Amino acid sequence: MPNIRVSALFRPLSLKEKFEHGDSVSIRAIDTESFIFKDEKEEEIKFHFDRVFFQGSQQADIYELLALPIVKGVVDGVNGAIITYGQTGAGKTYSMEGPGIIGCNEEQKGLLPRVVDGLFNAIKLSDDMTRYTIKLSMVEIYLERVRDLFDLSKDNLQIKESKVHGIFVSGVTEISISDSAEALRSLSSGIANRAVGETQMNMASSRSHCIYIFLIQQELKNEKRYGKLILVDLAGSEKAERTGAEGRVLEEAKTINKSLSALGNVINALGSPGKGNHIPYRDSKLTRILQDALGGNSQTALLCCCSPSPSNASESLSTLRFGARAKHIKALPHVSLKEDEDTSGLGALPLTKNESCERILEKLSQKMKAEDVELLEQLFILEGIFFDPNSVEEVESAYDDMTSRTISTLHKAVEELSKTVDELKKENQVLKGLIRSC
Ligand SMILES: Nc1ncnc2c1ncn2[C@@H]1O[C@H](COP(=O)(O)OP(=O)(O)OP(=O)(O)O)[C@@H](O)[C@H]1O
Repeated sequence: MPNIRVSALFRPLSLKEKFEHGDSVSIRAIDTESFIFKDEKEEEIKFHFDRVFFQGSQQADIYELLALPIVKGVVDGVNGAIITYGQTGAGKTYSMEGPGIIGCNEEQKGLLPRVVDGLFNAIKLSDDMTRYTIKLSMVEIYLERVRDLFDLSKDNLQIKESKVHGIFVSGVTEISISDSAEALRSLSSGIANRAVGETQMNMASSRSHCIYIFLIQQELKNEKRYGKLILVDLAGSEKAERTGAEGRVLEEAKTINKSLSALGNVINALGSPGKGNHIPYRDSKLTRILQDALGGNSQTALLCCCSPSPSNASESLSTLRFGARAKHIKALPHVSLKEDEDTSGLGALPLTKNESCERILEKLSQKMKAEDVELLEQLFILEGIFFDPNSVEEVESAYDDMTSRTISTLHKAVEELSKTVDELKKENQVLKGLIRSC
């Protein structure tokens, strides 16, 4: 089963769209997973997704089908990511937050408040012996700078990678949350801070990527498990030329397009067959933060938000094509498990042994041919070799040791063989002498 579930969502027509085209829409439903899309030239294209949420879909259904399995997985130590993609005004924020985080009616509640409830419910239902800790961070990426939404003074945070903990935002504020109400208050203050920052910078929210990070640690006896859930409300995906922008607005549009293209490239690379191919996570802050949510130990849901109106057909088509490409990602989720490891202060998770091996292979692939890396991977599997994830250098030297040990064994075997050959030659001479004397 692929670890990315891609859904398409069509919000209701806006008043402006109704004014322009009446009730006409550019989609015709086939079933809950497929539909016909009519592009600007009236050509019909069939799309198939894991799920399609047509106009009038319930927020509760979106949560249950898209997010609930991921929430359950995170509580069991499997990383998760939920990403909303689409042009400005397509319904990304409405799907993520609903009309508001606090005081919103049950029917309209967005994914975020439902995810919070889901996390605490799953914890309540879990084994009493396990102790859970949940930490929340909120960051925004604007013009390739990562800003802490719980502390606006931290406006250029760095994304780092620890050999033990994977990807993390260095120095980000982490708020410990112990119940839903506390989590919603924190989320609400982060969202309010985002608005303050926008006014300070004279920028619209649709121009930045908003990222919510939940870190769930479970502790049972000497064993610790970690799950990380990342929710991303992406900046509007519309093309720069369509915004008629110039100056800083054009710069914003180009930066957004660059990071969304980087996301597309990562998705394409992950979907391409062949081991050891380079995945360009480092091409943008967005893909770097999402690195272990997309390609590593994770279950991902991508919600492609679209306007159903013919006036937005071109942008909706590019959103749907992006989603269709994403469906090719393949990777099996697995549980993050690490004993006696303290990740406090770090927005990331420890590596599993398999991840560690993958990382080594990725590193070696920079120096070796793809087929050699593949051969080495097969050897790792055959020999049951797993490395200490703490040090890639240690692993590389272990690999060097193993290579030199193999070479010296082969040298010894060659020496033995040459001795045998020499002895056989001598015997041969003796036998030839005997034959001649007969
Ligand atoms: N499912 C929905 N039901 C009712 N109204 C919706 C729905 N989705 C979106 N809307 C409305 O459409 C408008 C645009 O939605 P929203 O702000 O979520 O778009 P967006 O994609 O997040 O845009 P931006 O990129 O600017 O943040 C809002 O007024 C919102 O209330």
